[in-house]
Amino acid sequence: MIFNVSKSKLEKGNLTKDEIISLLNTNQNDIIDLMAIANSKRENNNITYSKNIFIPLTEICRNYCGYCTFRKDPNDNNAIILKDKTEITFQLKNAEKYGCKEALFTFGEQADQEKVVKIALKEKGFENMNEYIYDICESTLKNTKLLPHTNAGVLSYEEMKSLKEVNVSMGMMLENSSDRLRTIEAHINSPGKDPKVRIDTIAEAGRLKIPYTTGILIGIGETKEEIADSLLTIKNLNDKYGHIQEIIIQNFRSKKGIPMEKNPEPSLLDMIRTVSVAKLLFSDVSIQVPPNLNYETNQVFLLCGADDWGGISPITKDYVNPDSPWPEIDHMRNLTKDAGLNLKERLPIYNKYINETYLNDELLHRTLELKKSLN
Ligand SMILES: O=c1nc2n(C[C@H](O)[C@H](O)[C@H](O)CO)c3cc(O)ccc3cc-2c(=O)[nH]1
Ligand SMILES: C[C@H]1O[C@@H](n2cnc3c(N)ncnc32)[C@H](O)[C@@H]1O
Ligand code: MET
Ligand code: SF4
Repeated sequence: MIFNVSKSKLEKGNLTKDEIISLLNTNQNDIIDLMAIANSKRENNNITYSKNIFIPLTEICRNYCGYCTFRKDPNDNNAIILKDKTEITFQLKNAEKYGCKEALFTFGEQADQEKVVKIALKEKGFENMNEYIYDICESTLKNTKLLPHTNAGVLSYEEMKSLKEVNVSMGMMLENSSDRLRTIEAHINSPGKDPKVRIDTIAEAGRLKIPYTTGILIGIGETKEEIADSLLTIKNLNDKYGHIQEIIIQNFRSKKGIPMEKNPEPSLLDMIRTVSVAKLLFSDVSIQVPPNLNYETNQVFLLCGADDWGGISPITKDYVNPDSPWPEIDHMRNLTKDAGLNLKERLPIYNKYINETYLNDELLHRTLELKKSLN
């Protein structure tokens, strides 16, 4: 027995909510054991990353998350209302020269509810944001070898159905499954962060057989119980649909001027506990910890079962966390090697989804071709 949970149960990973909560509360006596068991769950010695370019299509958003600096006001003269296709194509071609394989489109949610965006879309001949996203992804495929991954927040079944044709995978952070966070700073002004709405989006992506990236944001006022619920929510979705390719355990980073400026960032031990528990629950799904948000400490997560560094961009910043530059890929290679593991580049779609069930003929062909160029 470790932390009141039998060792064989820990190894099997079918943990109850109470057991998860107790693991999320482990202290000095047990935390090293927890890490060791989680670490033993890794399927192999490869730690993956995706070489990407991050392109924010719009900074306008219908939500006001208490932790966000990405979102801009529609009256802000510096806001990106709608990034122009010519500029995007130029950036994508440059990304190709740098060896990027993933075009990551991450941006504000349902921006076309705002008049300025509607007008900008109309000027370019589009009825709504989804048509524009589709056009940009299609043009990415036409003009480059890069593979699109769209993270647009909440989308409808019909919207995802059309985007599936031009994306090899999609994603959206669940953030947390607690309704209570809609009553506090984190999500009080964010209808799109209603957990029901997010869970529906992830489920619809499952029905559509879209390889999917999701995750939780730690340190936004949630309790241990709410973290346990969130991980189990993702587990239920994956048990039902099998489309979750990776789970991001992202730590809140405080920034000047946000409503949550004074909120404490999660401690290193809290991150260690959460990453370890996530790996125990999901032995066959990658656990990603973004290395730029833990610049000094990211190596520790390799010791508790993390197996992916996520997107690392050699050319663009992390627009969501602009003060946290990406580490150099060589630096991550050295840190990974130092832990006895190998850094390996991957595509934005994980290997087990590269087949006819998840990709149309064109995307499958493109993915297999690009895969040949990975070392
Ligand atoms: O650079 C970032 N990439 C983010 N990514 C991309 C991620 O790091 C990887 O590039 C992809 O997961 C590759 O498959 C996300 C992808 C999602 O589907 C959902 C959420 C995120 C969040 C971030 C993020 O905050 N910063
Ligand atoms: C793209 C993802 O970035 C995360 N995100 C948004 N703001 C912050 C922050 N201050 N710190 C860390 N992560 C953040 C959210 O989880 C969002 O879904
Ligand atoms: N706005 C989306 C969301 O929060 C995309 C990431 S944040 C720029 O889900
Ligand atoms: S985190 Fe995403 S949904 Fe929330 S305000 Fe920022 S851009 Fe909008």
